[in-house]
Amino acid sequence: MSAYNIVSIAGSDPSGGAGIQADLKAFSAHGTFGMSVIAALTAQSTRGVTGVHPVPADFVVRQMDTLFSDATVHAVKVGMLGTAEITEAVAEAIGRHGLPNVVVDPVMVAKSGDRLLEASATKALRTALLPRADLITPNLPEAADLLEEDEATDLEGMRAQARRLLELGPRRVLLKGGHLEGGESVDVLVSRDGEHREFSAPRVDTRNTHGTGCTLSSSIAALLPQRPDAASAVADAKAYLTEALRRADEIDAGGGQGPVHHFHAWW
Ligand SMILES: Nc1ncnc2c1ncn2[C@@H]1O[C@H](COP(=O)(O)OP(=O)(O)O)[C@@H](O)[C@H]1O
Ligand SMILES: Cc1ncc(COP(=O)(O)O)c(N)n1
Repeated sequence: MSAYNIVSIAGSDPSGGAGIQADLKAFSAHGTFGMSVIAALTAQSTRGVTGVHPVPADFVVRQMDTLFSDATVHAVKVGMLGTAEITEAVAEAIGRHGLPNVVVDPVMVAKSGDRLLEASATKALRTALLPRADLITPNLPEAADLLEEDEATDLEGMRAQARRLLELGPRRVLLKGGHLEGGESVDVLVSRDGEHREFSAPRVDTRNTHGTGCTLSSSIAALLPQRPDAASAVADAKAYLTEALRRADEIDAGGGQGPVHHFHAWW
């Protein structure tokens, strides 16, 4: 029996490297039982996104209400929601069900450059969902969009933006530095209690980075109930992701930006 049920509320990626599919793999790799509420379908491969088909908001809520009236959930990862209406509905249902360990990855634009959240939904993300999060995990473009500022260009800028993101209401912010250059990829964790930690890993030389953000946030969600504090969950999630990146070239899922290797410890 798995002691922990973890649920992903996110979009589907048929190519299996990002979204719900990546989340379920990461939950499983961390020894937890994965569940999922699908908020949107995408038509997507390693080369990009050719279509987005949001699920009606009331049916996203129906999935949540049906699941949470039966199963005990120990952590939640929220990923691609697609529209303002779905974002508001998911935020309301998370509050109503009192879900614990809510990790929000504010997915806005795919690595391929395709939009995954309608532009008008940023406000709903900012005002309805972020205040309900125990942790948010923006990348640099997402942080800039949420703050309506320019993107940070160095670590000092990231530290300042991470602190400003806390003012939007989440308990903790992990600002990811994957989009910067340099030998190390550094992420900055700050909390409302004044905690400040940085997590650094050697940058892996691979084009196969599809779904890194999804994999990191879902790994943190799976580890939060299993670790003494958030910083140790983040440290272990990042170590897992770095190894998944190192082994990414072993997977052949298409000719574009391929997925990371979620099961590097088993295969
Ligand atoms: N080439 C890389 N080598 C090592 N770590 C990376 C690399 N690219 C991204 N990361 C790490 O992957 C995670 C997700 O990164 P990032 O690219 O910033 O977010 P997103 O996938 O949401 O765009 C972060 O922990 C980041 O530091
Ligand atoms: C359904 C879905 N959710 C999220 C992402 C972002 O993943 P990434 O930016 O790491 O490619 C994606 N491409 N598809």
